[in-house]
This record gives sequence, C-alpha cells and structure tokens, in this order.
Amino acid sequence: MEKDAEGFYTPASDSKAEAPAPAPAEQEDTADPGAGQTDLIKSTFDVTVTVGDQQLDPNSPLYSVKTFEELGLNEDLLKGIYNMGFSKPSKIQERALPLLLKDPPQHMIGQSQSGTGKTAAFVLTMLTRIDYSKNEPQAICLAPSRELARQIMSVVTTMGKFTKVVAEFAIPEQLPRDATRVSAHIIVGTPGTAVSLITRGVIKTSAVKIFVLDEADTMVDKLALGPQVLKVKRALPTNCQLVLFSATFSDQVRAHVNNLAPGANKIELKRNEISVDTITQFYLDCKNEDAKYDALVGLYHLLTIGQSIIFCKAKKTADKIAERMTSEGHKVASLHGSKEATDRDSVIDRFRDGQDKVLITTNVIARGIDIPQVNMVVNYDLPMMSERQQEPGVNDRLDLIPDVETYIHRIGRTGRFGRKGISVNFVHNQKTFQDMMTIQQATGRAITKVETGDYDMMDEQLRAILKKK
Ligand SMILES: Nc1ncnc2c1ncn2[C@@H]1O[C@H](COP(=O)(O)OP(=O)(O)OP(=O)(O)O)[C@@H](O)[C@H]1O
Repeated sequence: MEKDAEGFYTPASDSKAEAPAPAPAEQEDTADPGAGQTDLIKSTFDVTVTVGDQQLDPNSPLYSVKTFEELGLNEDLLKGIYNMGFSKPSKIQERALPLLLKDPPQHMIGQSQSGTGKTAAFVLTMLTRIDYSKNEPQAICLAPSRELARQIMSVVTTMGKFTKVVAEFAIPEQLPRDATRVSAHIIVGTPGTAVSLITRGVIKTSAVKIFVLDEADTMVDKLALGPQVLKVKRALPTNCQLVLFSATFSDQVRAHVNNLAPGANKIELKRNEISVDTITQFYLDCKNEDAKYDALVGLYHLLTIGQSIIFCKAKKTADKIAERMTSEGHKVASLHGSKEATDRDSVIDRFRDGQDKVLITTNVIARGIDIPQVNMVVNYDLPMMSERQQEPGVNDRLDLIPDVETYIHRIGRTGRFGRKGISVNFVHNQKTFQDMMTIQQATGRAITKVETGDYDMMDEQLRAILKKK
C-alpha cells in the first residue's frame, strides 16, 4: 500500500485491485452499499441491564459527573435525548461534546469502547451545528456499511424528533434515479454513493460545516473506502469541522487519521482499555475445519436463548452454513454484501425486531451495529487480514495475519452499553489457535476453553444475562 499527501492509503501504483487482496480461495466480504429505509423497530426482548450502576462507577466508560444539561445542548435536543430514555451522558459523551460544540469549531478524533455511545456524541453535534432555516446540506456523515448508515439515520431522526431536521440517505437505491438536488440538512451514507451524488451535483457541499466519519479507522484504512472518503473531503469547504470516531485506531492508521484532521482534539484509549470487559470470551477446539459446522449446530440451543451473530470470513461460507442449517430444520438468517439492498434491509430489520434469532454474516456488520439484545457472538472463522511483507530484492508477499481491530468490533456487537455478553471462537488447528492467541495477547483479555458438548457454563451465563423482567 502507498499513501498520498493526506495520509490516505491508496492502491499501490501497480495494483489494479480496488480492495485488499482476498484471502486464499475465498473473497472476504468487507462492508458497504445496498439501499432502502424503514424505521428501525424496537425489540420486544427484555434483557437485564445494569447501566444505572455502571454509570455511577468512575472506572466504567459509562460514567460521567455531568448531566446532559451541562454539556451545552439546546432544549429540543435534551427532549430528544430524554425521550430515548437516556438519563446521564457516558464518558465519551461527557468528554467529547464540550470540545465538539466549541466555537470556532475544532476537529475531533475520538476513541471509546464499542457500545459506549459515540453515535449520540456526533449526532448531537450535527444537530446542534445546523441552521434549520437553510434548506441545504450542512452535515455529512459517512459509515462503512449500508446497515450502519441506516442505523445512524434512525438515531438522527429519533434524537432530532423535536427539531426541524430533514435528513437524507446517500446509500444505493435510496434516492430516485432522476433526483437532481438534495435539500436535506444532514446526509447520512456510504462513501461510494456519497461521491457519486456529490460528483453529479445532487448533493451540494458548499454549505457543509461538519463531516463525520464513523468507524473512521476503517474509512481511511481500507483501499476501497479511503480514496472515496478523500474525494468527499476535497469537495468540502476548507473550514469544515472533521469528526472522526471509532473504538479502534491501530498505530498504523493513527498517523493517517492525524494527517486528515490536523490539530484535532483527541480522546484516546490505552491499548488495554479498548476491549469491553462485560464480554466473556470462550473458544472451542474443533477437530478440523468440517467439525466447525457440527460444533455450531451443537451450540444452536445456546444461540437461540437470546440472539446471536455468527461471523464467517466469506459470503460463500455464510450462505453455505445458513442453507445447510435451514435444510436441517434450524431457523437462521444470513446477511452479506452480495445480497440485494432490499433483502439486506429486511434481514437486518427482522433480526433487530427479534423475529430471527440467529444471524450468519460476514464483516459487513462487524462494526457499529447496535442491537442491544444480542448476547452471543460466534467467530466461526477468526477475522484475518492481509499484510504486505516487503523484503529487499524479493517480490512483495501478502501474509494473512489476525485482524485484532476487526475482532474487537465483532465481539463488540454484544455487551452494548454495560450489558453482558459472551463470544465464542472456533479454532481447528495449530495455526488458528496461534492466531487466536495473538488476539488474546493484543487485547489483554482471557479467552477460556470450552469442551465441545460441555456448554453448561455458557448456558448458565446466557440465562443469567437474559433474565426476563
Ligand atoms: N447516555 C446514554 N444513556 C443510555 N443509553 C445510551 C446512552 N448513550 C448511548 N446509549 C445507548 O447505548 C447503545 C450503544 O451506543 P452506540 O451505538 O452509539 O455505541 P458506539 O460507541 O457507537 O459503539 P460501536 O463502537 O460499536 O459503534 C445504543 O443502544 C444507545 O442508544
């Protein structure tokens, strides 16, 4: 990979590929586009939540000393927040909001653990900065997947319920094909569609005051997204406020993010603080790759005690497992980037609503997706990434190494805002075991072995988590 003047990774000049090199034999599913919008439906599940207690614990990422009133938010937004059932800010909200709302506006690079309320911090900033009397785009927020963009839109409209906000999607198949001008205050979308709408003049950028990148590290790091994000940035006024949030910023990516938002205020986590400690991590030692399927089926009763997400490395694997389990009488859904936009929307909405309890997927929803009732995550395949090894005098070589950041995001689909959750990794040989050990070492959290078939411990934990009110 090479980087340009603003620190973005760009494809190496000799590379024709738009995306990182695929894993051998199977193409990985990274995030992105699809379309359609429906209001997200509230889950009917009851889960035990101890958020109140954690918001009083100074060591918790949910702790704050201040109230929302003290953070400089206007009445309409306070009404929106309380209407959502929030009573106190989390740590990231308490720390970030005063910096984000300062005048003159300053860039922000904000890091906080998964499920600790980063979305509210940037959505409240966009809603505060808008001049509602002007019907033109003033805030653009981009995310790596259609599913995440739809979720952010839902937060914008719910939190902005008492304002006059108008928001529009920049995701595939959402706007009518002949649309010529968007007059919404806030645009929420994915990079490819945003670039296309800006290039065609459908989204005018001259009045944009704030540009938010959710999951900012992947937005600048991935070969497919980085150049598009850069194109959007170049179309914005030079004094536009840049707001970059994520739970992870690898050392490698941090320099690029800093270049993108020079002089930004920064809220950073120490390496050992990044993983959420309300997620108990397990692993299953499977005899071989094929035995992973049997292990998953053996876990089915646990997967359906609450709701679960199964992560695979490839779309093909996700489809294959889902088809086989369905044909054997199990009820599972599958979601990945090759499905039609409308299918993707209905799959995630049904899962959000609790109509489907097991979702088999790829990295497409590894980041950002907030479905509080998910209490179990399975890494059917560990997340891997390719790293270019450069040896003098030898052609570049791509090695597959464990993708620690993606692992943190994947397991972070459970354990949201103080809830408890469990994760299970499948390993099936020395290499996959070593890869998992690398992840354990990097995250500093224990991953405990569970004997195949002896799931009492996980069963007990899940039932304790999912006590009906
Ligand atoms: N102050 C608050 N009080 C109560 N609940 C909150 C508060 N702030 C956020 N939440 C809830 O916490 C959950 C997680 O928030 P959010 O999705 O913003 O997390 P995040 O930090 O963006 O996570 P990720 O890194 O996975 O994207 C959401 O269900 C949200 O509604």
